[in-house]
Amino acid sequence: MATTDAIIASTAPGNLIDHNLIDREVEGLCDGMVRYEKRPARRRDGSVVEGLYNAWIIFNNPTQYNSYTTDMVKATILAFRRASVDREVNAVVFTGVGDKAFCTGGNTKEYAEYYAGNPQEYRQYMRLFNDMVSAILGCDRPVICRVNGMRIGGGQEIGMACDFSIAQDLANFGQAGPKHGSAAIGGATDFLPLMIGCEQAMVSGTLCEPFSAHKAARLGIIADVVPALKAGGKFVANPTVVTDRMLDEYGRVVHGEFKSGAAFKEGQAQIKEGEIDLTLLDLKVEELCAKLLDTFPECMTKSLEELRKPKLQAWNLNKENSRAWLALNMMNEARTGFRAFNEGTRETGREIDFVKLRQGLAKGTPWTEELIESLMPAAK
Ligand SMILES: CC(C)(COP(=O)(O)OP(=O)(O)OC[C@H]1O[C@@H](n2cnc3c(N)ncnc32)[C@H](O)[C@@H]1OP(=O)(O)O)[C@@H](O)C(=O)NCCC(=O)NCCSC(=O)C1=CCCCC1=O
Repeated sequence: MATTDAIIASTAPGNLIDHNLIDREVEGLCDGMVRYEKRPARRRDGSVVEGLYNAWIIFNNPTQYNSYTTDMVKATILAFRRASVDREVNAVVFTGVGDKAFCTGGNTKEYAEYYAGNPQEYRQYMRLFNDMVSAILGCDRPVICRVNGMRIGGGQEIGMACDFSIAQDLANFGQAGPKHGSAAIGGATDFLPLMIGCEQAMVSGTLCEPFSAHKAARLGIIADVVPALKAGGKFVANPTVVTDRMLDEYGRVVHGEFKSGAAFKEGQAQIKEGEIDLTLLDLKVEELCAKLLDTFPECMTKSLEELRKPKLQAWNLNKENSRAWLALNMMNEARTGFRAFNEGTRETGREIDFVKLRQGLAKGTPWTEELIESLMPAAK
């Protein structure tokens, strides 16, 4: 009987149709700010598999916490399409450079300096953003979000569009919407209720308070969490988070909550003195890739398609309305909120005086340029 290798050698066609959308390298599309790396796939024993790869799609904008510019969104759409049709790709690993941020969402500098006050332009941008989320949800390969650092705003949204998330435990998660002049309707309001329940989704989507990776794991928004801080050469759990007990003296769940007061400050100091090492994160990601490799490919794709349906149905139901509203929102609150963040500093703060705005609107004050200028942090 012929071996599988012999059958492959004798029956595989000489030419294959390339189903890619473009024949250009993704990296060339935005000066390397979105990297596409085919890394050799490995079996569970760590041995390299010949001819099969995992496609790493990497945001490379570290000075702006791996936020995505318009050009980066375009490149990401094409990167996911490229991975989806690449016969050699087993899984996609979606991540960012460094150990501070996976992604903090839309680029607030571009939002403030180009899109603010231009709803027609932001509507075009939001076609691209929507297509980026849809490209993740429609990828024919399993998508793993390797949470190398904070996952905030639109970064949380594209992260939740992935099939799996594995986080290093110094990463924080959360939305920014109503604090920066937006609403988390780029996927979070579709995915959060499904993933963590309506009440916790409401808390995250409206109050925009960050939560820890341990809490994200407890809530069910990520599949796994690993330590990243080394103290004296030994991995330790995030020292700013409660990780050594489940309940407080009143029986309330505290595991994963941030410490407070002196304990929190002491934890921050430990992080400052320690070394951040993502080795365990990468081992956990490779382990998951190896497990995915050990399956029938079409059955894997079908399982992904079915298990994605709750997210996809919510997303498809709302994404066009969301796009239209977000475009119009660029006339007032987004214009104000993103300018405040972009023009603010640590000294002046990066948010407006929300009470002052509410007091003015309670009197029917119209939105004018003058009102917006008066709300800028420097004007306080
Ligand atoms: C909470 C933060 C993520 C982290 O805060 P902190 O650790 O205090 O760092 P900062 O001093 O705030 O920031 C350090 C520098 O990074 C720049 N930065 C941070 N985030 C962004 C960003 N998203 N775009 C561009 N630049 C960013 C920041 O300006 C600092 O640089 P500088 O040169 O000024 O020192 C906090 O950083 C934060 O809240 N960031 C903004 C989060 C945000 O608002 N994201 C956009 C949300 S909206 C969105 O993503 C959307 C997606 C699609 C649907 C529509 C939509 O609105």
